[in-house]
Amino acid sequence: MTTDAKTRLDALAKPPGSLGKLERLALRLAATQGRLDPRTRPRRLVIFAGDHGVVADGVGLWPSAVTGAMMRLMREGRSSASALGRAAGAEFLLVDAGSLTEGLAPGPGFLDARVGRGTASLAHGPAMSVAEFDAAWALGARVAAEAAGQGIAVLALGEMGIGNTTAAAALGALLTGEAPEAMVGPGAGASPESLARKRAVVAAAVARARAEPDHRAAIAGLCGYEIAALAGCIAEGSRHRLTVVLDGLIVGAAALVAQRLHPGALDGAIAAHVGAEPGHARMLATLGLEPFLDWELRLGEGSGAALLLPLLDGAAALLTEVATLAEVTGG
Ligand SMILES: Cc1cc2ncn([C@H]3O[C@H](COP(=O)(O)O)[C@@H](O)[C@H]3O)c2cc1C
Ligand SMILES: O=C(O)c1cccnc1
Repeated sequence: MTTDAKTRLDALAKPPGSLGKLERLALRLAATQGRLDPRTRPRRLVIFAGDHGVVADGVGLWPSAVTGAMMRLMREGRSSASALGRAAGAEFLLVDAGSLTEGLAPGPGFLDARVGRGTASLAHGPAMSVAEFDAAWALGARVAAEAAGQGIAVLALGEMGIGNTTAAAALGALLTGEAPEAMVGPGAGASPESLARKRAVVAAAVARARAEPDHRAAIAGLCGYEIAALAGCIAEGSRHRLTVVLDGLIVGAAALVAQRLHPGALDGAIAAHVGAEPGHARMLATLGLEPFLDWELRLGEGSGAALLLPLLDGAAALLTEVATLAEVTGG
């Protein structure tokens, strides 16, 4: 398939390779769907939310209540994710995989499917059990399968969960083999003291996970409900030949989890961007995915994934609408 798409691109009425990175995006898009005429619509931006017990250990500047406040804004269509998804013509779905939030309005665009009410702190023991991990994975897989059943072509993935850069950094170190301190950045903001605590917490949790012989238990011990659900969504989306657009550090950590546990989990994955958090580039190297944007993003919420969608349209149009050189020259 990749060979066919490459042959097609090189035969178009333009110097071979002259559209640079857009050509590689077209190749990747064709490969994710296994077809030379990939679809980019309909598209859905899915945000998985969850809370993290480790917030109580002072690893960041924001309280867990901000997770719920942002989820409420998402329900009202007034978050960055809402705006960027709308601008890109994507349907919006918020999935509560395990937040502490109560009282969000039910209705279309929202799925309350909580596996728990916030994780336990990974600073003091496993964040969740393997059974909870499996339930969150199954939730994400269900979201992907439903999207496939509804004819969705592209799933753009994002997350909301105060504290989740701590979990993502720990998973990143465990699954890339990188030193924990290389994976830790400021997340949504840090003071010198909170950053020092985050480094110490991540280092200790990774040491504990590395000593755990059962690798599912090791992963569950560092995970978040939204991260486990994202991993299941990526793997199942790939199985259904959806194009699954990955966002930043946290979705990257979920992709590492999926890659470790499920052969072929990344077949549908496209890395939208490399973000400003230091560990993200290292994660993408282990995932073997080229990021297509480098816009110094450090928000999450699927922002980078949403921003890639118009470029996917360009990549698909290239494959399907451009004449070949042979047609032009009559050769
Ligand atoms: C107002 C606000 C909106 C956000 N939207 C996404 N995040 C991002 O920041 C959080 C992770 O950073 P940390 O691990 O430092 O808490 C996640 O919710 C992520 O989506 C936000 C963070 C804040 C504060
Ligand atoms: O890269 C991300 O997804 C990210 C970075 C900082 C804070 N929240 C998310």
